[in-house]
Amino acid sequence: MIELMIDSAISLVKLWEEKVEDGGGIVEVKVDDDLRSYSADVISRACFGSSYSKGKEIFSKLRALQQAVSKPNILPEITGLRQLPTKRNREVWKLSKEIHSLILKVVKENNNKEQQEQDQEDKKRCKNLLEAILKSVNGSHQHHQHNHNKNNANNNENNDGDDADMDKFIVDNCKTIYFAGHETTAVTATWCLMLLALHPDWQDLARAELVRVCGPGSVPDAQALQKMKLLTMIIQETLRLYPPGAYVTRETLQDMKLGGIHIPKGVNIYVPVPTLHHDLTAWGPDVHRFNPDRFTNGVRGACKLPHMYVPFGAGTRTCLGQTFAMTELKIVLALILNNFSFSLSPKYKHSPVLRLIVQPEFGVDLIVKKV
Ligand code: HEM
Repeated sequence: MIELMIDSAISLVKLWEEKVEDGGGIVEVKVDDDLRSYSADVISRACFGSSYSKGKEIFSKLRALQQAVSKPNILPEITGLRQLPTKRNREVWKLSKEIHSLILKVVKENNNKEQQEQDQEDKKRCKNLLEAILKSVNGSHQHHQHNHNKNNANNNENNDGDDADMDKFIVDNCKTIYFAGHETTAVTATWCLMLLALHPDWQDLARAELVRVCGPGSVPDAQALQKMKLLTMIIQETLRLYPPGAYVTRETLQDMKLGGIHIPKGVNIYVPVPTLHHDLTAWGPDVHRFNPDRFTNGVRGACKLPHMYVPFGAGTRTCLGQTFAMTELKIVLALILNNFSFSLSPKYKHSPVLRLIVQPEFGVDLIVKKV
């Protein structure tokens, strides 16, 4: 996985090098879309392996779907009629249908024997997430089919229903990975660069650490990534100030008491993550300042109540992609720091906004030059 992340980060570095050269040595870059392309590239390769170019098409449609569903939708909200064929709803339905058939097309190709043989070598090297999903579906499908055939030999109607359920399972899992893993990582990298641009002292410290750990101009390997303590602290502090997931949600499965309050079964509880991360009593008087040093001794050293730091959630449903995301972030930041220095453009307007995740409303513009 590290190799594919490095390949994707090198493409981004090459793109910025071209931009800097075209700009005569210094250039203004709106970093958001480039970082989205990076994380789409990484997750597409990780998810779809050799079919990753089709994966990118799927993910770009999923992004359009995310934008469509986060537009205000006042009339249906007021009337309760969410199935009205409004312009927005029609767009959402059209995109959902397209995404569904694109994912199933890739799945069919993955299941195609000839293709499988052709890709054998590829797959030996790098198992992809889609294969893992398919394997679990095929396993449960065969099991289900076996029981179904035993009970009901000639019932095709139910069989079609099973297939539709399996298709839905696959499509839903691909969507989950995208929504959970693509934007969150890209937006964290964007916030990180914004904060490093504002704090050139930390930029220098992180760059010096890179040279110390990997040698000048070298690409980090797995061991080097583990040794990058300052970079880890910078990412931790970024996730404290701008946690992309604004809420961790839980549903009560039975009547319960929480902090003396009676909560009936079936209630959705929204835990506001930024509120926990900006609590003065837990974090101290510099709570609103960017100070990666607070994480020198880990989360326990940074916060009086460590369980109040939850950028990746908590408990049994904690983020599955946490290590994947941290690795992906370290790689792209290391390669950018190794190659460029950057400051914040006067164009930048600070406006964090919640659009499913907490992101910079007008993007992040940086002035970039080669180091
Ligand atoms: C900086 C990047 C990321 C952040 C901030 C983040 C944050 C979160 C949060 C807050 C949750 C909810 C946890 C809970 O309810 O306790 C979550 C769940 C999840 N995340 Fe991430 N995530 C990130 C990257 C990723 C990546 C890269 C992947 C996949 C490759 C991923 C896959 C998932 C999945 C599958 C879940 C659902 C887990 C479950 O319900 O059992 N995430 N993430």
